[in-house]
Amino acid sequence: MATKPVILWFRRDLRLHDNPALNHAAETGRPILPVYILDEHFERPMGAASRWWLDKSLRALDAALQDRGSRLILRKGNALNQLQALIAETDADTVFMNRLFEPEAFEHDAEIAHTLKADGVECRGFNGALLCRPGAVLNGSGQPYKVFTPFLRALLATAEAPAHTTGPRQIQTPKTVQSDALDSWKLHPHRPDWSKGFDWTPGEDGASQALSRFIPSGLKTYAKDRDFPDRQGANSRLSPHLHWGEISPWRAIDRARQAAKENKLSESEADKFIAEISWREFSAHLLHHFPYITERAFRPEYDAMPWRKDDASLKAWRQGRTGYPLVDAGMRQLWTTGWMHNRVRMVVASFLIKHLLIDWREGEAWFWDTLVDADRASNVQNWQWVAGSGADASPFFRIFNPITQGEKFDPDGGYVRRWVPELRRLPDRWLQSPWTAPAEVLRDAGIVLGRDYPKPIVEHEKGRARALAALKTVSGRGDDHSDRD
Ligand SMILES: Cc1cc2nc3c(=O)[nH]c(=O)nc-3n(C[C@H](O)[C@H](O)[C@H](O)COP(=O)(O)OP(=O)(O)OC[C@H]3O[C@@H](n4cnc5c(N)ncnc54)[C@H](O)[C@@H]3O)c2cc1C
Repeated sequence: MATKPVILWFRRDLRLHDNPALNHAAETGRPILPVYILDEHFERPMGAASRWWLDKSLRALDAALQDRGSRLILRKGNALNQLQALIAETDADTVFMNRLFEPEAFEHDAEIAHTLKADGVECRGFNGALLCRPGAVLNGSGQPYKVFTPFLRALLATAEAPAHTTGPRQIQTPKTVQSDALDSWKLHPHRPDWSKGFDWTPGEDGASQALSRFIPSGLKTYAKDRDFPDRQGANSRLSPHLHWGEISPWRAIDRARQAAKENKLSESEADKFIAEISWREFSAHLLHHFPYITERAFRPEYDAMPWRKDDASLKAWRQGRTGYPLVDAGMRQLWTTGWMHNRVRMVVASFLIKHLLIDWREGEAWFWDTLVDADRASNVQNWQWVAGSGADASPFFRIFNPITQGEKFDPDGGYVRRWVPELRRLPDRWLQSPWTAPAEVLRDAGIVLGRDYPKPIVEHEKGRARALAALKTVSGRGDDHSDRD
């Protein structure tokens, strides 16, 4: 009886450190059966960049388990069926997992736990993904927060940092259980392999290295530099690691707090970083409490926005061929590396939603497919933030000017020149608006607009006026012409 194994069901907690489900499984003293199930039937199918990441992260997790005498068992198909099959094969009577908090997954987990319990199997879920589980941070009336700042205050007052753990040194796993071959899942792209520019180290070691690189360097000037896409190391690039649970958000926060405590950086820099990690948390809590926001506007009046259907412009946006260098640089960075700088994400999203008046859901879907950090909650929350329709959103009339954004946040043009190399010889003065350059300047830079680089697909002022007119139809606010950056 005592040797019945515990199934440790990995999902988006692909790590051995700070893993509550693993720690609880180890405490039982029984053999552990680490399993990952590829079940693409109950939630939105993963995007292509996420599949790329998962492939490498599972290999890293398997290697880490092998170092501790274990291995990762892979199964594909309906998660409940696969768990039941494993239970039948191994005589396991316990399943431990770290919970997912997206509404579909959360309900699905509850159904699985309910069914297994009826079969006499104990099924326990833990929180390894968030600082605080949704439902634990509520306002005085017991309602979820809809505004970030009071949420942050309450979160920091409520959330308690767990002790750092490294997991058991040895993990005993039954030898005979069959596993799929990871290659047979074909998660890595073939013909064409578009991932050659993906410069990432998925897995727990990669996550820990990213944090260790960032804390002593980028974090020192984080608040000032994080908005400049060309400043190397100014952001942590932890987002895909956090999404896949290769590092606990607590680990990142503890390391930042520790560095501030040791006077290696100012407390305000650590606080800013913690606030950004808390936006991830805010997004997850919002989606958990308001599941409809994946499909509909948080503020219902925005669902009446007169979106345009314009496939040619949507395609130009996706391909980074809008004629606006900062927008195009961002979209090409995304395609090439599976990631885009946060400031530029805001600019490209604003351009799609406002200058092109294309439904934010089109942009969200493209990001979902192409981002290595594609995260249902953070993606939807941020798209609705830009669209003005979210809980604590930027007002719709805040229309980023892609030219002045470029001049302000890419003042030396390093970012644009890197991702839009056809413009590299254009002097800074015209780099963010090539169509304003005199003919001889374009000639000297070797550019014929419309041939080497597109003319703008929409004029800034016209796009802006159209967006404000559209806003007026839903909220009567289109007359507010502030153009804040
Ligand atoms: C339109 C749009 C879509 C986005 N989609 C996603 C997404 O699918 N997945 C995702 O993880 N982030 C998303 N973001 C948020 C943000 O752009 C990324 O988290 C950030 O760029 C990741 O880089 P980093 O790890 O270097 O961030 P850092 O600046 O180092 O921040 C540290 C961590 O804080 C969190 N964080 C920072 N900013 C935000 C934010 N605005 N919202 C939520 N969490 C944040 C991330 O987990 C990040 O890793 C989106 C932003 C926009 C404007």
